[in-house]
Parts: sequence; structure tokens; C-alpha cells
Amino acid sequence: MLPQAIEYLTDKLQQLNFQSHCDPIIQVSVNIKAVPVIAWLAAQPIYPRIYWKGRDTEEEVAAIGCCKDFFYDETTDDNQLAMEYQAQRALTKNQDIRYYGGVAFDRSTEAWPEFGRARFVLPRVELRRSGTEFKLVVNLNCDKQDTQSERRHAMESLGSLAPAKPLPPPNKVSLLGRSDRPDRHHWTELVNRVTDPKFIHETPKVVLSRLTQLEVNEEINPWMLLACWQGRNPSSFQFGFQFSPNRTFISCTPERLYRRRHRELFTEALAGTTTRGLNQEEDALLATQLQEDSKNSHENQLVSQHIVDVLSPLSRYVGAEESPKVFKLSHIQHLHRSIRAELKPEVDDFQLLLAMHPTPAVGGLPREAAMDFIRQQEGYARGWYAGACGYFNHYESEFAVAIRSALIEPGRINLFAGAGIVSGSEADAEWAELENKLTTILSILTEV
Ligand SMILES: C=C(O[C@@H]1C=C(C(=O)O)C=C[C@H]1O)C(=O)O
Ligand SMILES: [Mg+2]
Repeated sequence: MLPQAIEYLTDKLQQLNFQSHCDPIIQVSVNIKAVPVIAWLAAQPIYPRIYWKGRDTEEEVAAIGCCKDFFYDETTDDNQLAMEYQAQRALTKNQDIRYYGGVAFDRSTEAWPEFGRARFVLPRVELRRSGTEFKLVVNLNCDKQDTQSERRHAMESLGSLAPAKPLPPPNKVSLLGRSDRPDRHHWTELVNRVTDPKFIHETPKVVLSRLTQLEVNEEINPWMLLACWQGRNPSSFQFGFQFSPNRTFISCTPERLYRRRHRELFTEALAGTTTRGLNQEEDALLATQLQEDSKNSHENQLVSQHIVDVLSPLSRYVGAEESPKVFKLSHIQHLHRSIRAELKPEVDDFQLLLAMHPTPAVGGLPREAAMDFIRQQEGYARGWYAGACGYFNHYESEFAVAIRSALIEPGRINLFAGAGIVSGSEADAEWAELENKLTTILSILTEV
């Protein structure tokens, strides 16, 4: 089926009359038979390779190559970002044209190479699944002077597509070493500093995090890892960004930053954590204790209130669930409050990202004071961990918070975990919470 689809698209491109199109971006697509999306992506020879699966949609996308690439390194400021965003947004109202990418946790610190402070891509080719329907999509940029070479590039990309290959089996890796930054001693010091009454009075929440580096001998296929992670937590977002062969960022996160459909916005406060029980009774008991626990309720309440506060000036209506529900994952459970808003007509995704990201679920409160503490004390650069990843287009957009994530490099797996430190937090319990947040990915990598 795929070779015919590629042939069909190639013919279409050949016949394309650029002059007759008024939109500066042309998208051509064809329906195809079912394809295993992650396995197809992992087989493609073109970079970037991007994967996106929403949390409660039946949509899945594998995207490869660039029709347009927007990369922002340390020299870029928010004004430049805003201008480029406005320019791209003005180009097309076509609801099928999507820019996929991410924004780092902190745009003012050292960025990961290739990922930068922010990077968004209009892919060259996309494989999209919506429920049981699959289609292959190709994008062309007709803004360019040289439309013939644009056509040629698109046809070359189609010509190089490879069939899906089964992913390698999930072998357990043998660890050569593990290091934590901050280490346990330093973590205790940091938690104690944040929970100091004078500090916490001014800064009621700081989400501290840890980078855990695993040294490994064998090659790890990041897409196989993501596929396994997806199997363990199917009700999370799953995504991956691989801009070059040697560095892949993957995430299986439960947390939505926001989903916008026209003027309607869905967001949430996800904060407050406990483990899963060994049986139903214990699990239900842990959930009830989580809902009744004052420290965890406070963690969630601060996030919820802050989101409502920042959305209020941008919205005609904002409402948050009064009390949190419990959101269950394979190894942990969280407190979760849904928040819905109706945006004012002029509000766009760029304003939303600036206003909302990072929320006190991953940064803290007040935002700048917490960010300063993290910048100065955490001891490593978060990069895209706890950043905002997703896609936008004119009509709708969706961003997830890039926690429960890993950066896979040759010989090394970088894992990230954070915990909200509030009044009542204890260093040992918060350290255990970090460990619990890594259980799922560690069980895929190392447990028999
Ligand atoms: C920062 C992370 O998770 C955040 C912290 C939580 C907590 O402290 O209870 C829960 C969910 C997220 O808001 C992470 O997983 O890295
Ligand atoms: Mg917590």
C-alpha cells in the first residue's frame, strides 16, 4: 500500500501548479492502510524524527524532515520568538498544517544542542493516524523563490521513505554506573533550604529536580523505549524529538499544559503524588490518603490557583474543579484538577505559552523567585525536561509538560524527576518520590 501511496503523492507533486495556490504552504495527502506508527518512524532515514500522541485523543503522528525549521538558541529573545510566531500564524488558516516542537523549561539558561531554547518544525512528511484511519501527508513551502527545488526536495523525501521494520525487542540493559545530580546529600540540603520558614513564607513552592545519568554499554533504541513506555502508561501523552541520530528526547507524561480548540482551553493542575497499592484495597486507601493529605493538597492547590490567576486576564471565563480527583499511572498516582477557560478573541498560543509555562507544577511560586533558586542551586541545566512540547496551528493546539522524560545519548541515558517542595515537605520522602517517578522507565530498562 505504501509504495502506491508514495507514487500517488509523487504524481500529485509533479502536477502541482504553484501559481494556482494562494496559500504559501501546500499540503498534499493520501489515505493509506494501517502502519505501526512508531516502528515506521524508527525505520526512516531522515531527520528530524518526531513522534506525538495526545493523551485522550485517538491521534498519533510520526513526522520526518523539515519543510520549515525554526531554531532558537541562546541569542534569541522572546520578541524575536513572538515576531516569528505571528508571521507563521498569519500564513495559513489550513487546519491540517501543524508546527511541532518544544520550548525549554528555562529560556534564560544553557540550552541543549540542537534542541535550543525553542525549536519548531513544519515537517516534510507526516504519517497520521486518527482512530483507524491513516494518511500520509507531505508539506511544501511555496513562499520560497525556488519552487522547483522545493518540489524536488519533497519528492526526494518521499522517494527515500522506508517500510516499517519491527522494533528491536526490549532487552534489559546492564548498567555500568549511575550518578544523581543533585546527589542525596545535596538534595537534603536544598529541601531544607526551601522549607526554611523564612524562605517558604516568600516562596511557597519550588519544584526541585534531579538528573539521573545511567551509563550503558549497549545501543539503546529510543523509539523502542518510547513504545514500551507507552504500553505501561497508555493514558499519558507520548512524544519524542530526534533532531540528529545521536540525541533523542522522549517523554511519557501525564501532564497537559493546555489544549486549545479555537477559543476553548482545557488545562489542569497535576501535582501531589503517592504510590500505587499492591491490591485494590491498598490502592484505594492510598488514593484516599492522598486526597486527604494537607501537603499534597497544598501542592495541587497552589498550581490550580496560579493557573486560574494567569488565565483570568486572557479569558472571558475560567473555572477549576473544586476538589482534586486521583489520576492513576502504572506506578504512581497524582492529584488532578481540571481547569477550563474560554479565551478572549485576540489571545494566541504564544501568549498562552508565555503566561502558563512553566506552571508551579514544575517551576514554583512566585515563578521568578522559584526559577532563580532552581537556576542557581539545582546544579544542572534542565533543557527540555519540564519544558512545553506539542504542536500548534491556527485553529487548535496542544502542549504537554515534558516530565517523565529521558534524553538518550550514545552510552548514556539521562532521566529526570522532580518534586514540588512546599511547607511540610521532608527531604527523605521527597527523594523517595523522585525514585517512584522513575520506577516505570527503570522497570523497562533494568528489571527482569
Ligand atoms: C516535576 C515532576 O512532576 C511534578 C511534581 C509532582 C509532585 O511533586 O507531586 C507531581 C506531578 C508534577 O506536577 C516530575 O515528574 O519530574
Ligand atoms: Mg509531590
